[in-house]
Amino acid sequence: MSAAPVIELTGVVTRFGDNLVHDGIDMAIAPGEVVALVGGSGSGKTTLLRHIIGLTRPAAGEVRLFGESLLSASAGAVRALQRRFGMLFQQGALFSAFNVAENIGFPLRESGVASEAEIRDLVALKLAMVELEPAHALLMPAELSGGMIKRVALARALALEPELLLLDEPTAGLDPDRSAAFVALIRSLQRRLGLTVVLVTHDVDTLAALATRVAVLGERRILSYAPLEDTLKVDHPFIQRFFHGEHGRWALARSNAGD
Ligand SMILES: Nc1ncnc2c1ncn2[C@@H]1O[C@H](COP(=O)(O)OP(=O)(O)OP(=O)(O)O)[C@@H](O)[C@H]1O
Repeated sequence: MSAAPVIELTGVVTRFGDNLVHDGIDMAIAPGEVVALVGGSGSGKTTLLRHIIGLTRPAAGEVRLFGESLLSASAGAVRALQRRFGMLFQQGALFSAFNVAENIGFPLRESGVASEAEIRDLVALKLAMVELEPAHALLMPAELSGGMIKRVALARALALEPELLLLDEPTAGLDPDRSAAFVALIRSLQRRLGLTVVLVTHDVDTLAALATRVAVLGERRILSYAPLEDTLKVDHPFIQRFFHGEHGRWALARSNAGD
């Protein structure tokens, strides 16, 4: 594993007032990895994603993205870095006043990299990529199902052809069939596009299907950072509950059966 890390967190400390959320997070993510971040509610998973993309500043420590420090990079360098990742927010975060095509085209218009004709073509391409129909382009977010919202948000996250994709609870709120279909789509896109992926999830099915490594957040630090089969052996109450509780056992049995 000699490739330079896509993401490198060193000694990250996060504090909101008196609430110490992270107390020394170290983690490196190599190109092409799919890392699942798990942890109890409030353990700071979403906040860690926000640090990675520069939306929140840690109180101490360093966050490097593609080898550059987000905290000390110039505004131009930050803009260049922002084009290299896409983020799927928890509820999709679509603009409710824009239709599907306008939502997907938004990053392209914002960055000024494409003409209107190119944007139309790229939007059509991204719609197909997330397995939506051309006719869906004119729908408004309020007219979409939960699964469609996730697909449109994913198409928007991929609009600028990023190398890194961050997914916050990608399957939350989807029924088991839609969830499995969305996971299959993410997996096929990850392989086809060679993406590095970081995902926050509570769902063992999602994690078992996608993750090359699992990072477990707890007690303000990374309790374990290893492939799933090694994570399962870690003797920690949260890890044992999460993976060996009823739902976890089912999910792992299904994934071992080659589902
Ligand atoms: N902007 C903020 N201001 C104050 N406190 C915050 C802020 N963002 C997060 N927190 C606090 O930081 C802690 C971690 O929040 P975060 O949303 O990162 O947790 P999480 O692990 O993603 O939780 P969940 O699984 O419930 O979504 C929580 O205690 C939360 O209340």
